[in-house]
Formats: sequence, C-alpha cells, structure tokens
Amino acid sequence: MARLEQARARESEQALWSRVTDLPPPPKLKLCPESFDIIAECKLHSPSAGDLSANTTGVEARVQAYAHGGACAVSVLTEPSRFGGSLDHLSQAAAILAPLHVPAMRKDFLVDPYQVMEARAAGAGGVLVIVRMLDRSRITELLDCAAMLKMFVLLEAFDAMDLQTAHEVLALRKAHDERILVGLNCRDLEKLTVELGRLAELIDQMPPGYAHVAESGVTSLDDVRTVVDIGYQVALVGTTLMHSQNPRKLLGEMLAAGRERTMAMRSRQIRLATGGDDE
Ligand SMILES: O=C(O)c1ccccc1NCC(=O)[C@H](O)[C@H](O)COP(=O)(O)O
Repeated sequence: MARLEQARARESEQALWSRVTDLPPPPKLKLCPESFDIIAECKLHSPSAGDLSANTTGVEARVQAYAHGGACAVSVLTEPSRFGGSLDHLSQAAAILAPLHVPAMRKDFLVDPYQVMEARAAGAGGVLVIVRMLDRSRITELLDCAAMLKMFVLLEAFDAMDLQTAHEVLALRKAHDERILVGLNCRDLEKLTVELGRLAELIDQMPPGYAHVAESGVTSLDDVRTVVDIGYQVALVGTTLMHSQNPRKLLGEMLAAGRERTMAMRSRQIRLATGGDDE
C-alpha cells in the first residue's frame, strides 16, 4: 500500500507511537443510553454517488453542522482516490470537533496499526476496521492499538461470514477495556447498490452486547424509523447528509425521528410486559 509505505518512510512507527502516546486523550464516544444515535459522515466523493462536495463550503463547516445537529461522532473519509479524502480533512475535522466533545472517526481501508496511530495523530477518537479485509490476527492488532490509544472502533461486517469472524474475535476480548461498535454495511460491494433488507436479515447474527450500527442507504426519516424497528441503536449516514444544504437541521430531524421511535417501542414493550392494552 503506497500511502502507508510513504508515511512510514517519513516517520518511523516508533517515532509516531511516542508522538501519539504524548497526546491528551481524544473526546469520548457518548451514546444516548437506550436510545438512538447517528454517526454523520463527511465524504466529498464516493464511487456510487460521484461528487458530493457541491453543497458544502468545506470540511470544517460540514463537521461543525454535524456536531451542532447532534451527531455522536463524525466519520471522515481519508481515502484519496475513490472518496476524495485525506488525513488533512481528518485533522481539520478533529480540530473543530474537539471543543464540542465529539470524536472524529477515520474512515479508510485500514490494514496496519500504523494507520490507527496516524488517525490519533490527526486528532481522531475512533477508527473503522473492516472485517472483510483482514485476517483475525490483524483485526486483533488494530483493536489492541485503538484500545491502547483510547479510541473507539467501528467493526464493520458486510455479511454473515464477517459477522461470524467478528463474533470469534470479540469473544476473546471480553476482559479488554475498550469501546467497540459493530456495524453492518448493507452496500453490495460489486453493484454498489444498497439493500436495506440485509439489515433485517442479519440483525440476529450481530454479536450481542455491542451497539449495532446500520451502515449505508439511510436516506429518509422513514429509513431511520425502519432501522430502529429492526433493532439498530446507531445509523451511519453519509450521502444524504452530504447532499443536504442544511445538514444540521436534517440530522436533528433524523435523530428526533429515531429517538421518538425508540421511545414508542419501549412504551409498547412496557405495556406488553405489564399486561396493558396494546391496540
Ligand atoms: O459510498 C460508496 O459509494 C461506497 C462504495 C464502495 C465501498 C464503500 C462505500 N461507502 C462506504 C460506506 O460505508 C458509506 O460511506 C457509509 O456507510 C455511509 O453510507 P451512505 O449514507 O449510503 O453514504
């Protein structure tokens, strides 16, 4: 991987490690207990949607709007060739988000702990780890590195086999002091289409005891209600927010829809448990 090798040539792993372990801790990921949250994504380009920068005046303005709209974290693409991202975007985002106590998450195809350290050096409080791309020992190394740096991890699966791998890796980490969310990405990587139905099909195979994140294709308030109904506690929303000229308002509306739905579901469960009417 050229980017990784070039970065290593500029700064050794040891030098980077001592730099990041000297940093103050990143903002903590805070999820609303027993409710619903959104990780808002900043991506200027995507293979499926093309240019996504038309409605934004820049990374800083966009992530600030996300934080004010209530995002629990902001996912920032750092992959340059297909997503128009960079580590500079991550640094800019993290600098805006830190005083607002919202963590930035590095979204990229990470394969080496060095890249987790790069994310922390840029100010990030979290990273994406894609199960499909890595063997078990490499996933464990990335999780270990993130835990040592007090960063959260979004562990991303695409199918039942990925979820089985996630189960097995996580089963060995019960004693770790770390924050992991498990995501299911419903994008078909060959066709680039989204199949929201996969979120329902695979919910029962998500590892229990972790916040479950519905990734890709959440485009409307109805989609938000659907993912809550299925049982997801968090949604990762990118394209729809990038298309919006008022992402703060849209994010607020999506969050409100998700939280109202969660409350309605809870009241219904309580009524059923206590033998009350359920029309
Ligand atoms: O976004 C793409 O076109 C894409 C194509 C191929 C692999 C991954 C891709 N996206 C990565 C993501 O996981 C999404 O950016 C994220 O889930 C947000 O999805 P959306 O709200 O549908 O933009």
